Amino acid sequence: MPGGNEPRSYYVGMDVGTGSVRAALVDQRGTLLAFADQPINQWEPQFNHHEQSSEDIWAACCVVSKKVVQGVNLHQIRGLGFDATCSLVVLDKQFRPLPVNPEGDSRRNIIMWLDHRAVSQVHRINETKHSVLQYVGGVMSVEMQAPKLLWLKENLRETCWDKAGHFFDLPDFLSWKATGVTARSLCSLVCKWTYSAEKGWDDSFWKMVGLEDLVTDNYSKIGNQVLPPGASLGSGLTPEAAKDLGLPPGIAVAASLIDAHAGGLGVIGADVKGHGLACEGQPVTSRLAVICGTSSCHMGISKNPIFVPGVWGPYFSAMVPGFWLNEGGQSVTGKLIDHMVQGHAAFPELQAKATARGQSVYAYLNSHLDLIKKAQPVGFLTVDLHVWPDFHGNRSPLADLTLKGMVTGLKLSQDLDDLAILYLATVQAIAFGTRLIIEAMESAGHSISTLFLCGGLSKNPLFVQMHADITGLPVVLSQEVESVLVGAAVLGACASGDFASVQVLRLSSKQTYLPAYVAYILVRTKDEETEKEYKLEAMAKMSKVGKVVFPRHEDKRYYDKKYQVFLKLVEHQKEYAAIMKGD
Ligand SMILES: Nc1ncnc2c1ncn2[C@@H]1O[C@H](COP(=O)(O)OP(=O)(O)O)[C@@H](O)[C@H]1O
Ligand SMILES: O=C(CO)[C@H](O)[C@H](O)COP(=O)(O)O
Repeated sequence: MPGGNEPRSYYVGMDVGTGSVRAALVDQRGTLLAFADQPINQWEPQFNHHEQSSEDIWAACCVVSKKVVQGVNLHQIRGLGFDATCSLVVLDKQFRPLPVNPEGDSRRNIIMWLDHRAVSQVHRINETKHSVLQYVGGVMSVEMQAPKLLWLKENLRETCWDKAGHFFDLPDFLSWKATGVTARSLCSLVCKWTYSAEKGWDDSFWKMVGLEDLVTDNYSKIGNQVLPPGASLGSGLTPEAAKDLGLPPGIAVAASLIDAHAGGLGVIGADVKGHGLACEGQPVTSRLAVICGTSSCHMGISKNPIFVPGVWGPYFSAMVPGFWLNEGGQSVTGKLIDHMVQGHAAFPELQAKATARGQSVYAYLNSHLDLIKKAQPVGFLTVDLHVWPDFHGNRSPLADLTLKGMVTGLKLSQDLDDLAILYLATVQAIAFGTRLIIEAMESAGHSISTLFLCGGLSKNPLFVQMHADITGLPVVLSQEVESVLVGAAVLGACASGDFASVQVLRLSSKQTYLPAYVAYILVRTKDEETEKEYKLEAMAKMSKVGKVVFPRHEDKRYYDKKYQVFLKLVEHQKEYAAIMKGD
């Protein structure tokens, strides 16, 4: 990436989250110069059905893109990159939206990532025990694309399935909308569609699960041109899309990333020198990126594939080139906290008091907890209130979508103190869930010394401190709060060619196209025999340490006891289910 005082080049990053679209203008030093966000619609027409509109999302992209380039010399804008949630977009043969609902409402043509409609389909897919399943933690998640495709085929045959021309992962839909190129990103296909970077599609899987029609005409409906994230697509931004977005036609547009992967890329490589962190002297594989927003995604990398039961992956080069990725997850974290707080009897009082103080409800709750904790550490307020957080099933490491949420220790009172303590117990339950995921990853071979957090929940100091206290690991927060967006902008920068050219490296015996999005890969071959050593400078340049939150080890005994209770909760839940299932 050019440094020094060359004329400024600008790149636009677009991050499509669950609740909103965010855009950023970033310069060649990775400095975020402008930010804009725009809420997007979500429909929940029935329980476990979550839908969105690709046209609504694109319209929101156009709003935020125009905002961040206001007053900028458009000729200095060189590239555009997208990241998004892994939601399923359905279009007909003329690329028009198709309904994913029995009402036939084609506005709603997206099955969102957290949609759990395809339970029987994913159960049948997992019963096949097909070999591709070993690369998604052994059990395919209902949130991945194959179960949703099978649901559409079995439930909306005439109104959707037979008319469908294209099934996109949302990040790939956005890059298609910008360029007219239907190429897919290696990131989305490997992580959510069972595509292998080495072997491509596995015909036997699609035939075995009853989706043999996707194999015909060489997978044209789900993608047969696959590019590494950051690769430049076609001739760049089309004139039509340029007009929509308020950007110059022809600028480079990158093959995209899934949101969690962009977040992980944006934080995991930070230069931690001088912060007294164990990971300073350790390889990047000792770091775990946790992208915590509506959901939480735990991104750990390794030099060799590590198979962690119940944790997605291992995926090669899906986030950091040349490394294998395991992705743990909790389907609802921010969404769960919102659910518990907004559903409490004292929420109206909380809302009024927070508004009166000009604070978010979370800032108000955090200060209220400080008020009522008296002399004890705030975390001790939940000594007899415990939560099991799987209100939307367990993504990792139990990979059991039948699990439910649990709360024990409720009393008759429902005042603001009770709401604050329930909120605290929920935040702690999410941190205990992270601890369980880390334990599963470590018993399979990972060795994690430091957490790197980003996403909406990383702006909540209590959430961050509880993660440090409960995992016993230090938490690093980026200087740039919107690190996911910087990651997306760097995709665009790589596609523009302003960085070092795409590196094609020979990794041991096989040639692997490394994702272009890592701009600086200085490859030093020590000698013929040894592995190539990478120096991934882009990630160090992209993310600087903003703050480090250390665990309060003096409270360890208390949290170890709460963790024992936490594990008992799921044991008991399984016992209850067995009793009720029994005769
Ligand atoms: N400043 C904040 N303090 C506490 N929670 C926050 C804050 N900002 C966002 N959140 C929570 O983070 C979640 C949204 O995460 P975010 O990463 O912004 O969006 P998305 O999940 O759509 O990518 C919501 O549950 C919201 O309540
Ligand atoms: O499965 C995913 C990533 O692999 C989803 O995209 C992610 O869980 C949703 O992200 P967010 O909580 O930020 O909306």
